[in-house]
Amino acid sequence: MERVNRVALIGTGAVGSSYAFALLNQGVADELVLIDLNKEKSEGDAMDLNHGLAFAPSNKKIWFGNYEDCSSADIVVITAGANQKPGETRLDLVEKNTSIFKSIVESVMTSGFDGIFLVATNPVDILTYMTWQFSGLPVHRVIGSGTILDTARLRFQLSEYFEVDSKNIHAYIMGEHGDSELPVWSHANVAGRSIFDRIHDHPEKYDVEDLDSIFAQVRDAAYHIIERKGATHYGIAMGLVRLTRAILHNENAVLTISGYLQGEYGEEDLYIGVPAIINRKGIKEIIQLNLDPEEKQKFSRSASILKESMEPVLNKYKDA
Ligand SMILES: NC(=O)C1=CN([C@@H]2O[C@H](COP(=O)(O)OP(=O)(O)OC[C@H]3O[C@@H](n4cnc5c(N)ncnc54)[C@H](O)[C@@H]3O)[C@@H](O)[C@H]2O)C=CC1
Ligand SMILES: CC(=O)C(=O)O
Repeated sequence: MERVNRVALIGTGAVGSSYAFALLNQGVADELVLIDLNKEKSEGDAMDLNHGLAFAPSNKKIWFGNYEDCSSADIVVITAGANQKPGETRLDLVEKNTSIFKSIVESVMTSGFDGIFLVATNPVDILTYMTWQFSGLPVHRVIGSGTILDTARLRFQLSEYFEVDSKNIHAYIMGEHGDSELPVWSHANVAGRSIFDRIHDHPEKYDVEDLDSIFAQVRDAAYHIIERKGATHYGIAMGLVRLTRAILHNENAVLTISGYLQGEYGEEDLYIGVPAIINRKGIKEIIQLNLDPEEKQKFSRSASILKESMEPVLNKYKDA
């Protein structure tokens, strides 16, 4: 008999409830348990989602639960915590959300959980590091959503610009999921042609200088959406479902996640956005691209910014 898989979702706000909805619609997990400080909200979500089961691709079990339900979970997804208010950066949330994470991760571990953590709460690179610290799990079983959403945004912008399906565009955003992230143009390709060759093929239509504004739209997308509707949630929710599927279906999919570096890209002891192979064991391998000198410099700057922002919380919780 095939084993039933279980996802526990902690935080059923805008991101969490969108994730639950997308997970159900894509039929990715057998069981989904919803946990939130706001019990009424997650109980209501569980009721509402159950009423949609009849229209889902396969029958699933969804309920409002508690930390004990994490004991046999394959994946615990954390989307709990404060989000950015207009004008706030992701890094501004570090102190508040680290203290929330300490209690969440400790409660999950007390249940006997021995699966994979998937973190989306911002600043995601730092909170993924803190989840690893608080949980004591091996680094490959603690994954942050990293730049999965930024990479999807980049592919969308490039597909609009080149009028080519985003599935035929390979391009990554690496570094912090935040203001210091970088586009890896040296490895970007459109239908097998390097992005620069593609531009060169059609000088009447394309200009290499347009790449700067394409990247600016990607980097600043969250600010633009938050100004308009107060939060971003559908894109990241679908990215988290993609990651959940890569794990539960043992896909060996290459996705840009926040992974722990141990010398890769000349950096160590931090979580940061990098392409990696994701499967049932978590992060199977971090892919090391040959970045050009400018990209290397930007990546190392992004790593320094993350380390600097993490220092106060690391010091505060170092003996915890
Ligand atoms: N990594 C990414 O690409 C993205 C990350 N985010 C981040 O996701 C996080 C959540 O954003 P939203 O869903 O918009 O926020 P929200 O305010 O709608 O939801 C947060 C939820 O967390 C719950 N919560 C707070 N403290 C808790 C605790 N101790 N235990 C359990 N539940 C708790 C709240 O009750 C609430 O339901 C934010 O940090 C946001 O910045 C948002 C979009 C993209
Ligand atoms: C809020 C956020 O991190 C994003 O939409 O990228």
